[in-house]
Amino acid sequence: MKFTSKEVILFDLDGTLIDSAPDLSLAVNHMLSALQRPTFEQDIIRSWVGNGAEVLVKRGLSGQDVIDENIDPDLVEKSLQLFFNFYKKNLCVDTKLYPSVRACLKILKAKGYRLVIVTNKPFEFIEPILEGLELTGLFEMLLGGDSLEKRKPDALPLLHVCEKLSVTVEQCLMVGDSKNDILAAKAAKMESIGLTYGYNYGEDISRYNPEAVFDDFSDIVATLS
Ligand SMILES: O=C(O)COP(=O)(O)O
Ligand SMILES: [Mg+2]
Repeated sequence: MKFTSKEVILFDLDGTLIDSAPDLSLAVNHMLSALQRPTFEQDIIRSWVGNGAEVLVKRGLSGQDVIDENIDPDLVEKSLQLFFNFYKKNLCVDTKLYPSVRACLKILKAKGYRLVIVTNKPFEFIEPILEGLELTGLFEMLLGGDSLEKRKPDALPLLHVCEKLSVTVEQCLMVGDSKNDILAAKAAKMESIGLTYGYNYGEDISRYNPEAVFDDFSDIVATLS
């Protein structure tokens, strides 16, 4: 599989470039402990990541991926504060880049591709994480889950990138680990690559039919050269 005439590559962040589940889990468990609620194993919390911080916090409070719709809004507000305050001070404690990510991003940039991040993570966390993992200066644009009115799996953030960077959907490629990335790409009529090593609620990413599925981040370079 070769992708031709691509100019812009849109990368998801959590589960695609970085394994952030350890620090997200620390923050969720810190919040739950402060509220004197049961904490959870990292593997369980990992399967709750993908729809942004508020959904993650609500899943933590619900103790499962299906959110309890009766949670008190004041409790959600307090929990979000606890989560945010802890997470923003502990963004890169155990968070790591996946293998070959930094080197491959540099190769792609050197080849002339324009690189963008489209994550569901709150915007304020993106730059500090990029700084912490030495990924600054590589990306032309960053979009968080709270940057626009809608987030992935909606097409809006992807179409916004096309508009801002004056490129067509056909000139763009979405790369992600989650069904939210692939569904957003399909909704935008953009081609996509699914990565198997990230977080997809325990589901096989192939089920969502991205144009290519890779086990390794470095496979992206070969498919674009
Ligand atoms: O923070 C999340 O829930 C997921 O973030 P992602 O879109 O970068 O995977
Ligand atoms: Mg992801």
